[in-house]
Amino acid sequence: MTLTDSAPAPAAVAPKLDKSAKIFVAGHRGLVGSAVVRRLRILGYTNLILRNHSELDLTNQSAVKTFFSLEKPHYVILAAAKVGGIHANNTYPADFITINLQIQTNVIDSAYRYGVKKLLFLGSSCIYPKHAPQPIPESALLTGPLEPTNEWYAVAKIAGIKMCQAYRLQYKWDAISAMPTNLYGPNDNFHPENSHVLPALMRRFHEAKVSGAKEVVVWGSGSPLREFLHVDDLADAVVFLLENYSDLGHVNVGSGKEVSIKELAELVKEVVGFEGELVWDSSKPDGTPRKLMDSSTLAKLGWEPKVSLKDGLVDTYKWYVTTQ
Ligand SMILES: NC(=O)C1=CN([C@@H]2O[C@H](COP(=O)(O)OP(=O)(O)OC[C@H]3O[C@@H](n4cnc5c(N)ncnc54)[C@H](OP(=O)(O)O)[C@@H]3O)[C@@H](O)[C@H]2O)C=CC1
Ligand SMILES: C[C@H]1O[C@H](OP(=O)(O)OP(=O)(O)OC[C@H]2O[C@@H](n3cnc4c(=O)[nH]c(N)nc43)[C@H](O)[C@@H]2O)[C@@H](O)[C@@H](O)C1=O
Repeated sequence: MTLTDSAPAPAAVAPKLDKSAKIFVAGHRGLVGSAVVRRLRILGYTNLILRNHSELDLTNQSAVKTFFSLEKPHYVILAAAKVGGIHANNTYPADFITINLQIQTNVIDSAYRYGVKKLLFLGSSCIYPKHAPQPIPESALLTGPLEPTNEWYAVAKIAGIKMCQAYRLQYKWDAISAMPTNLYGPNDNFHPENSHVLPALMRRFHEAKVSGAKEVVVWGSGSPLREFLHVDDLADAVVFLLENYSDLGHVNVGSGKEVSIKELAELVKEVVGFEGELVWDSSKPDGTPRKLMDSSTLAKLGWEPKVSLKDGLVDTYKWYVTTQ
């Protein structure tokens, strides 16, 4: 069954959200979940349900069922996942596919069974083929082979999109999916090896500045292009979609601007104030050469990003320094 010959989806009219609606934000201590909580609070949502990983392990099916049966949230934003940069994805493929399949399957199925009105699933731009046309439209999904460094994570994320579509088609249940580009901001993971490029470089430049080191190592060739979006913009888009979008297709969420890793490294270096040299480690993988998303579907719905990369980096570095 394809999207065009499938049974009609339920009405593409988003439900009106009450500010006192019970909203479960899964993964609320992470980069995305914490930004979504900030955004919901700014907008006046008062009834957020939050559980730490230690309070509720979302890979545990029976614990997830019990949680939903007792709490009965009205809405769910699924921002809990096993997440990491190119090295983590490449090194722990079993964790990335299994943990993500478990979390999303447990949460999506229980949300449906225990009466959640609407669920928003978060995927990632890595769902698209390695050599997808640029900028990448939503229709590029499943049109070619994936980037090998993150195919296990991507397969789990594609399954999440398909699960949302399947429940919409079979049960007329309102599950939607948003596909963010590479994100950054407060509460990011700054692990030296397992994080994404932007927090990894911010930490490395900062530590080099503090220690007076002359050089900083940057992975790969510097030529790959990436599109970065500040997590506050992403959180704004997530709540916008929850409030305004109810349809079968997943929706890209990007900034529309791309930079090379070399340009990014120079910009982070400037923001941090490191004055030494960059050394490129060509033994590390470049990953996908380019992944600029076409976010015109979201733009046509009336949403646009606000935070420039420079401003977002300054803001993130301030946060990083004050939380060290
Ligand atoms: N960061 C990025 O650049 C991008 C992220 N995304 C997507 O956004 C979503 C959120 O990512 P991000 O915020 O960056 O990730 P983080 O790693 O910052 O946060 C993930 C959250 O999930 C929680 N979590 C992980 N495993 C479990 C579990 N078994 N049970 C309960 N909670 C769990 C973590 O809790 P704890 O810390 O306690 O383990 C954490 O709060 C993901 O779906 C990701 O694919 C999409 C595109 C880009
Ligand atoms: C969001 C997205 O994130 C991942 O895909 P990625 O975009 O390739 O992620 P990345 O941020 O780790 O790397 C981007 C580029 O940057 C280079 N790079 C330089 N120096 C460092 C460095 O120090 N650390 C890291 N991590 N990368 C570095 C690195 O070699 C690569 O060329 C997937 O997990 C995928 O699943 C996903 O969804």
